[in-house]
Amino acid sequence: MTASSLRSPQAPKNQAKPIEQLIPILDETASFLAALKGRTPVVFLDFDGTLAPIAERPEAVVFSAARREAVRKLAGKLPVAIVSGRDRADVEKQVGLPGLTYAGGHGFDIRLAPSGSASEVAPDDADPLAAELDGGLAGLVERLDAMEAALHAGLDGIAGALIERKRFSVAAHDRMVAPADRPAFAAALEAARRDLRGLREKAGKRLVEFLPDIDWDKGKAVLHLRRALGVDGEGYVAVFFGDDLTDEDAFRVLPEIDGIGVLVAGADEDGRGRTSHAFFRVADPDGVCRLLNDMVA
Ligand SMILES: O=P(O)(O)OC[C@H]1O[C@H](O[C@H]2O[C@H](CO)[C@@H](O)[C@H](O)[C@H]2O)[C@H](O)[C@@H](O)[C@@H]1O
Repeated sequence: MTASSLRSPQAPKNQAKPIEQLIPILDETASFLAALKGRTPVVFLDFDGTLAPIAERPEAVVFSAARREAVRKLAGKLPVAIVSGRDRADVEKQVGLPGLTYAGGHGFDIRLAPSGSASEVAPDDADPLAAELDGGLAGLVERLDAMEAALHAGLDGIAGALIERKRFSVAAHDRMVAPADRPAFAAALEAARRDLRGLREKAGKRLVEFLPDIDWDKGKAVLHLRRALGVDGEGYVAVFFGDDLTDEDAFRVLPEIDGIGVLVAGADEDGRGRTSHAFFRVADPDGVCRLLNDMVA
């Protein structure tokens, strides 16, 4: 395939396609670079499964020195934002590059860089989010506490079940649960979700997460960040790299802004499904790293 035979990434309708139909960048770096159309890339990077390979436990993940160096070099030349489901403090520590923009908690907690200011819960101009959170945060913490307690009540007896409490959500992981115990894990989740007041549920790779029932996600965070960083003009192109279901929220909005989604997906989907709204595909974090290096070569 040549660059000229590429379908347009900004096709008006962005329907989910089978992963096998996304353009594999491994052989198509030139096509990817051509799709930038000479614009300056604004690079949005998910963390788990994109910059660092998936590990058994969240704290066991390894972000290698080579990958960190690729991101550091990239950020020296282009605007770069890390957009993660992890708490911002957690992902900032994992990435270890203080000069970047970070959006943690699936975009609920944003810190702009280098001269921007940290905003704990909401970007100023994201009015619906600010309004919903205004004065409601205490209630939200109570709801997350209640959900965490319900999850512990059901899951603590199941070997390998992991409950991860974060600032803006609580996640239940079954990666280390034996297949024979997964029905019990599912039943405990079913019991916990009987009281979802103020919360909604999202699935990720081998996890179910309960977060504020507010219309905000990685896609909305990307749109906000482009404006907040002043990189939403015609000379820029948003490029989002992600591997998980929550990254689809970002892939879905990219056609609206003539942006480009790159799915990180190998043979093992790890429960993320077989379709995606991304346009290109790389196999793994090493592929991401190579591409980041190519973008600034
Ligand atoms: O948006 P991301 O940066 O990709 O974060 C998504 C979730 O990542 C973490 O969970 C995932 O990675 C773990 C470590 O590799 C793995 O054990 C787990 O099965 C994956 O779902 C993190 O623990 C979550 O809080 C993030 O929401």
